[in-house]
Amino acid sequence: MGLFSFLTQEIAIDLGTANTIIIHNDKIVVDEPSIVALDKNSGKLIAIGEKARQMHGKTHENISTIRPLRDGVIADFHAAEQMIRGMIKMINSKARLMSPSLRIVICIPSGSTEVEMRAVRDSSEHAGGREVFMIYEPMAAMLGIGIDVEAPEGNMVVDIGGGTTEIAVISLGGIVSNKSIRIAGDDFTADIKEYMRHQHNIKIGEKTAEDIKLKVGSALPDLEDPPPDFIVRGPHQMTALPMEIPVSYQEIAHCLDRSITKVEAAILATLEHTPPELYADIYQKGIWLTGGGSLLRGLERRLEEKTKIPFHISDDPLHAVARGTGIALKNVDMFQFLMR
Ligand SMILES: Nc1ncnc2c1ncn2[C@@H]1O[C@H](COP(=O)(O)OP(=O)(O)OP(=O)(O)O)[C@@H](O)[C@H]1O
Repeated sequence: MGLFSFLTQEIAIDLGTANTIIIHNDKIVVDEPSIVALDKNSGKLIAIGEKARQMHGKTHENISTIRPLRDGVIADFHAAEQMIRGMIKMINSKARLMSPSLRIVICIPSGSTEVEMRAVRDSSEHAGGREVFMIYEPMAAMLGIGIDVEAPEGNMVVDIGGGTTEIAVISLGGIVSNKSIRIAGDDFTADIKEYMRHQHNIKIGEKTAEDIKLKVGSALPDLEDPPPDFIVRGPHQMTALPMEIPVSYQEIAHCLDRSITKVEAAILATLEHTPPELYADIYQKGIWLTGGGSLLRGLERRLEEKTKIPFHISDDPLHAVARGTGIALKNVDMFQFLMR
């Protein structure tokens, strides 16, 4: 530990399309939706995280709510910077983070381009990071699940987030084969919104579509423990008269089928490119499933039936990547080879 290391404050950030999590001193100190509300005229920040989410879809012309990330990468640089800065400030009040030197470990999708990585680095530096390290999400997920990433054996993770599904096989501290597809939880939500419009002529917003997903979302049409139908309320898209539609999980399983098939295809393609020795390890140990999307009812069983390999949902799947990023932060020197 260096003489002035007490001047360095350290944080780990899981900058997600749907949620951003910050870990400081081994604790989750920020866990907020990745959304900001800005004044359209001045560009000033009005709200951040959950407060901004409450405003989403309910704003007037002077306020815009923005989700700075799309498909796992920064889509709006200005909004992303404001969001990271604002969320770091949230810790300030809680943990007196007043350091002149902020060390940040932040995770990025494994399919990020150089330009996308630069955007994350620049945003983190503009938000106060003096030293910024980046780690690939599947590697962080493995660390968070508690897997020895340096072991000479194959481990496979499927991380279904909001914007991306990250699939990777890891052995000896490196990614052996991987696939990052831009189909994940947000696409499931968009499928539901479109289905309701098409099938039931009812207009619903993103928040209602996500509610439907949480209440009756399913990857299979024959669940062992089925949820009751969910009543959706909204205007008829032609007449604007109020409608009430009961939605069943079978309907939603049917509507999500196409997107889930794409996730299955990506998993099979990754397995196809996995060397046989590592494949044998994975077949024996199973595949880890994490990220918020892994909580979709029946998904684990559907993937098991498709691949004939067991799947295990990680503990607390919404926080596995953040926890792993926190572990990387605590061991920056040891895990240098995992960082970018
Ligand atoms: N119980 C649930 N059932 C189905 N989906 C869920 C459930 N809980 C959360 N989700 C979905 O999980 C997604 C968010 O997951 P997560 O926080 O892991 O993503 P993220 O890290 O923000 O995204 P990304 O890694 O793609 O940038 C959202 O689409 C959310 O709707």
